Amino acid sequence: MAPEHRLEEPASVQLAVRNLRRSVGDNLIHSNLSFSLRSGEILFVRGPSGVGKSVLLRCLACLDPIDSGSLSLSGQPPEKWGLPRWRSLVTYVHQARIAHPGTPSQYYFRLQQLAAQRSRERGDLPSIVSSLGLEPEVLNQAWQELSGGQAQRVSLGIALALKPAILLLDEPTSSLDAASAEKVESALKTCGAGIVWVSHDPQQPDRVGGRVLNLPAGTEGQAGPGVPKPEPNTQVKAFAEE
Ligand SMILES: Nc1ncnc2c1ncn2[C@@H]1O[C@H](COP(=O)(O)OP(=O)(O)OP(=O)(O)O)[C@@H](O)[C@H]1O
Repeated sequence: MAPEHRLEEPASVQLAVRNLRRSVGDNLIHSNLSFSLRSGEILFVRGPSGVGKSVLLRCLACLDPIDSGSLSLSGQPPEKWGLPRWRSLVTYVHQARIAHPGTPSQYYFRLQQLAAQRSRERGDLPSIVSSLGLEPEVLNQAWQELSGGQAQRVSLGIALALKPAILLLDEPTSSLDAASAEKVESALKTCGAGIVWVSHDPQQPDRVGGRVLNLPAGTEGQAGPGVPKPEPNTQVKAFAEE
């Protein structure tokens, strides 16, 4: 998908999801899902295992296709941004540990060489990693020597250093003890990106703050504070647009 033109990155962005529908085989996972998210906002996505939380994140990152509906960032669809640029702005941090070769520093260096990342502003990776409760030295250890919790935080730190507009996080604290999870929560609260945050921790939205989308659609508590309840016969209207 080639970009039609080089779009400037605005200082503040809005991810808009309109009537998203996604099936996997015969299984309709999402239907008529609509919401929007601005820079600095957090949307928690909760729901039982298998309900489609990861599928949603993959659709938002354009890693999986959608059957129908639309996605846009600052009013422009993925085709206008081009897929590499879209993914550099709407970045998915995997739940599963990825078997990267070499060290995190080497991986980060390779990412910075990608055309979509060149000439973009970056954060200071060692400082970010420290804020997540790790010694910066972990960046020079082999990925395979890192514990699950270290690898999870290093992956998140790399994503933060690349300064995406929207972060798609699949249980980013699932491998962490409470103290480490608290550090990650603090760093994410202030990172400035819009975050779609899949969580199985029922207390996390209260600790961090943000809106909650409960899946499957229409389950109680899905609308955030001050947000209208879904309309009848609308399978999912996560929350009203501003
Ligand atoms: N590549 C695939 N092929 C077939 N089915 C898939 C595929 N990916 C996801 N699914 C199915 O889609 C549904 C949603 O999966 P998904 O991984 O999004 O669930 P989840 O809500 O993230 O679950 P968990 O909380 O366990 O991570 C499940 O029924 C799953 O089996």
